[in-house]
Amino acid sequence: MVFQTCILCCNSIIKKTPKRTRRQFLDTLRIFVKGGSGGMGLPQYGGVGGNGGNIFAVGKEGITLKEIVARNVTKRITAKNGGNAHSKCILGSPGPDVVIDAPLGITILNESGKKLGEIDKEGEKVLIARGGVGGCKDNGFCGMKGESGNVTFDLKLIADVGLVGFPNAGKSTLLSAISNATPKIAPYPFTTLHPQLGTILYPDQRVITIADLPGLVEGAHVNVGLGHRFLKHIERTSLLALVVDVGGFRLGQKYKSRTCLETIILLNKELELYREELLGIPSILIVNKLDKKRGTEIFKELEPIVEDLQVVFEEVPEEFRPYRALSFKRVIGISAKKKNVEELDNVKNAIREVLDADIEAAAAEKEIKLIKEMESKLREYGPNMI
Ligand SMILES: Nc1nc2c(ncn2[C@@H]2O[C@H](COP(=O)(O)OP(=O)(O)OP(=O)(O)O)[C@@H](O)[C@H]2O)c(=O)[nH]1
Repeated sequence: MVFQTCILCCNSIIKKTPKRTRRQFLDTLRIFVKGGSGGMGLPQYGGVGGNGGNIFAVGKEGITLKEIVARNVTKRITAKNGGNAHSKCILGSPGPDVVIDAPLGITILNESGKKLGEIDKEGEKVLIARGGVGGCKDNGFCGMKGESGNVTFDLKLIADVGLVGFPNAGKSTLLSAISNATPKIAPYPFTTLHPQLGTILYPDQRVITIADLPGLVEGAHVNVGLGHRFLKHIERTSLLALVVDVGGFRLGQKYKSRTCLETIILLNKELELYREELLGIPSILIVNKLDKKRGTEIFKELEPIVEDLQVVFEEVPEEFRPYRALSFKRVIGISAKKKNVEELDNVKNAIREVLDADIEAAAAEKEIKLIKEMESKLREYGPNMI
């Protein structure tokens, strides 16, 4: 196996990517928020000013960060102040809260990078700027200022399955063949510049979401290309589907060719360098383009080898050697371009089976934990427990 980095070369290719296209997808947004100030109290009557309005982010299905920008072009969101106390009404009215609809899968961070909260479900609420307390005895009847500062909305897509692979492996072709997504497909690398989401609909109406996560190249861990920008989206997927070209990977004429096996090892390494825990996510391997010359032959040779990658790692130079091997639950050979129904069903069924097995295993683990807790309580309290 011959390994050699092509980091500099990769850089020169990726720099040519038009900036305009990149901006079509927003997965990070910074906005300025300011909670309302508390209203003034009225010392002579013990009047209390109303609290300033808070600002909340609330999970809403289907909303995008771009829509938040469209609704708040200045990227400044301010809540109203609380009302002052006055002689006719000694309790000032509270400033109304402001609600920002936020996409699911979002983490909200404050200026110093502290996590304010995460939103994964519709209706989940995170306080991002607290309104000031109204003027009262404790603060000398002077309303307090509301919290203010920049907050960052960091989006990590929530998809059941993440398609991961080097450019040109056929991820978009596969995604469009098995799901309702319509990504751009072209015979050159880096066609896909932002994550593409699709849903797979099964005959019994089960729906599984799948995302093509682009930009992973050799050297992504040192920020080559799009770097790890989109790898963060993998963190929330329940299944990794690695897609590789049976003929291997080559970025261009000037670059080193990688065999299919080398490509798998490099993908393993890139994932590990980004976050080792990713290797714990259940994974399947999809070897694409079997219609290529010697495709089926190479796949047959590869199948037993990838069953235990750790053994192969011993032959890999240390700098490219992953510490921990991916353990594929399924290895499937396909030709996505041919859209063979049987092959595509194989992929869809494998995805479903592995996901379901994982869900069942998690449920069984939870049940065992619960039983153990009950048993220990029974031992502690005996028959007096009820
Ligand atoms: N021979 C053959 N070519 C295929 C197959 N699947 C995809 N291709 C071709 O491979 C090229 C790249 O396919 P894409 O689906 O765009 O690959 P990708 O992995 O999404 O590429 P990026 O967008 O660069 O990440 C296209 O020309 C496809 O037509 C296949 O099964 N056999």
